[in-house]
Amino acid sequence: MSYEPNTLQATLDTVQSGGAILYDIARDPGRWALFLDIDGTLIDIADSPDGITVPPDLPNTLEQISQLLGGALALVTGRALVYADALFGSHHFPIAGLHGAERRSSSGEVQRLERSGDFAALKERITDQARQWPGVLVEDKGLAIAAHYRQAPEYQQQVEAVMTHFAELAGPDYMLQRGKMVLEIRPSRASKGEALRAFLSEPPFQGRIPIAVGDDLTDEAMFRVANELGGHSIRIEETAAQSIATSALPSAAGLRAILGTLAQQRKQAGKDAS
Ligand SMILES: O=P(O)(O)OC[C@H]1O[C@H](O[C@H]2O[C@H](CO)[C@@H](O)[C@H](O)[C@H]2O)[C@H](O)[C@@H](O)[C@@H]1O
Ligand SMILES: [Mg+2]
Repeated sequence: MSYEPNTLQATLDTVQSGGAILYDIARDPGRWALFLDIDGTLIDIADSPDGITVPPDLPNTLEQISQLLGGALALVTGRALVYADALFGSHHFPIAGLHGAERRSSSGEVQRLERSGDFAALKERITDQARQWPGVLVEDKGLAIAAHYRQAPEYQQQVEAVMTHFAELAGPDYMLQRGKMVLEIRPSRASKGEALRAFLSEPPFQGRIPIAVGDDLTDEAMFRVANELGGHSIRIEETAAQSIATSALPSAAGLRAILGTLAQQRKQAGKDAS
């Protein structure tokens, strides 16, 4: 990829600021609350929803950072809550799933939007339709359904047209969510931004400054809220993307390296203190 000189400088500046913000957590951990997207942010993008690999040290790294932050670390994902939670084994972090339509607070209480309309029938129609597109994967997430064309990009336009049509049929309680090589129909009365606000209204997040890290269109809602509340927003971008995020990092691997360093520092501080 090539950049104009000014664009390159701006990109380098935002990338540097993304790293600096995260390293700053260690200086005053009581100040910050960290909100992390999963796919494309903590975990590398794979060919299919189930093809992802969770790096073996990631759950412990997140646990260390969560402890450093007094528990003020939450996962905010488009995945179903139960699926995303299982990725981290025995660690159960506060988490928002389905772009905010379901949420488990720090106290363990789970809130979910109610199902509305005959969504089951609509999901069947989408699944039937997708059988005509070899390689397009349908991911049924309960209150949401996604059609992934990563393995069959030739169907992008058809998937887009059909999912747009079905999102209209689903009515105002649902919306079309665009993402990385995916079109999804999901509840409209939720967003990652609202999930972030909800976490921040409760301990241990209350009174802290948010740092939101994400990689995709759905994350713009949490970037907006983090920016509004005087916090930071960091976009993971392999290639330059339009975003309201105020900072950037070049890859999920880069983010994991920073989080790994923070976790190591915390472990070392624990050893030095004992
Ligand atoms: O909000 P996130 O945690 O980033 O979740 C967003 C969506 O991620 C998954 O799809 C994406 O990742 C897949 C695995 O790498 C990839 O194959 C797909 O092309 C991406 O769109 C997940 O399957 C969706 O349910 C999430 O909404
Ligand atoms: Mg993502």
